[in-house]
Amino acid sequence: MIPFPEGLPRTPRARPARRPSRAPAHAPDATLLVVGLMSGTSMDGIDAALIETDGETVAGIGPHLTVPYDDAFRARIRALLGRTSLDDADGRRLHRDLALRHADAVRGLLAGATVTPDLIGFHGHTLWHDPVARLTVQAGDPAQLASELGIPVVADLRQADIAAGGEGAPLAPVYHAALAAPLERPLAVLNVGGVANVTWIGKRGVDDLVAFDTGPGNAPLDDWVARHTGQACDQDGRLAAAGRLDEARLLTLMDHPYFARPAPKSLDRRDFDHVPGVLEGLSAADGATTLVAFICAAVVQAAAHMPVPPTRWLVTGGGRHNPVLMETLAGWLEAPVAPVEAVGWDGDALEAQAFAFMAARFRRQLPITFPGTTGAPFPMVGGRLYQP
Ligand SMILES: Nc1ncnc2c1ncn2[C@@H]1O[C@H](COP(=O)(O)OP(=O)(O)OP(=O)(O)O)[C@@H](O)[C@H]1O
Ligand SMILES: CC(=O)N[C@H]1[C@@H]2OC[C@@H](O2)[C@@H](O)[C@@H]1O[C@H](C)C(=O)O
Repeated sequence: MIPFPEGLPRTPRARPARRPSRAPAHAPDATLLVVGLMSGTSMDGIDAALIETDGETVAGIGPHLTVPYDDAFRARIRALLGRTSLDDADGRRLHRDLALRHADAVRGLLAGATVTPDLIGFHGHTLWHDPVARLTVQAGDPAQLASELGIPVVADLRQADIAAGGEGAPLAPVYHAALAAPLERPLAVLNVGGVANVTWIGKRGVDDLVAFDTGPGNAPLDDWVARHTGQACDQDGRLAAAGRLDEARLLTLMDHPYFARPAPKSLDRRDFDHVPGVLEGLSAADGATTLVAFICAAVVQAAAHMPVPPTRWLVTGGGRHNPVLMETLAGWLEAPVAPVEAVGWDGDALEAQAFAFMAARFRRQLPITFPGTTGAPFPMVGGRLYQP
């Protein structure tokens, strides 16, 4: 763990679920207790997190919980990836079961707590994402979730943006900007989940954002490792540490038009379905090393699409647990690289917190996407309210 840099303000740390006692800096009556829920592209499980927020600042950080999917359920999601409609028996069943599992995750998060959240921010699980077709499909029934919990749910957060010609992703930048308000900028927040995305935050904060998906995250690496070892991921980068980079194949992988495209831009998990073909014949370890290099090379390319180089990179998402990935990023990027814990954020909770924050912004009809983050034509409010 990188020591906390002196002089940087800390955001509140995770603590038990109770109404935070510290008064927010402004508009105390406008803060809400909100649970955020995310089922990410790596399909590792459901992230749930509680925050207190007015949709502009974060007054308190509550607990966070990850509920892993069992293999059978993960296989059910995987079987429906690429679906553009949920309108058949399998689709409806997944839509319902994801809602039920998310409801259980909220109950688990709040077990023993004396508070009831005011609102839920619910992402669901992306099955298909195609900004050109103006279509993004998330499974998980928000109406069912609201009625299970008896709490209003804000969902469909990508829909208005993509319908207006935006990329519909990434959405977390507005939350990154709120958290980064006290930090030195320009700053880059890199999320290495199943797909990787970056938020460049300039001096004017939320009015000064450039964000986009950088390229692959852990998804192709997880798939490679599962195929070769039967494990769910390259735990602590052990396999990648033992392998050698195949430079020619890395260059082939990087020769994809996506990397030269200017931001904003976004990806579907399946945009890297060609990767195993390129790596065919490599050992498990050499493939893992080359895939880590692929993630990092895409991030280096991403830096070229930023208006001004960031003064540092803060890394969130599961990829920051992979030491080979972190060392490689640190070696390849020009500015210092640190996990988000260096500034007091929780990288396992950040995305779920972001969806809570977005739900609170919906309540106040504040925008969540911007021309610089998704290519939206103007700052746009996103979401739809489902009453229990
Ligand atoms: N100790 C570890 N060593 C190596 N990799 C790890 C470790 N812990 C987590 N990971 C990686 O992180 C992934 C999960 O990351 P994360 O939870 O950020 O993904 P996600 O939320 O599904 O993604 P997305 O941001 O695309 O929605 C795992 O699939 C695994 O590849
Ligand atoms: C369409 C979709 O679900 N995209 C995800 C995915 O996972 C990471 C990256 O690709 C990002 O664009 C997005 O998720 C995060 C939470 C976001 O919208 O900010």
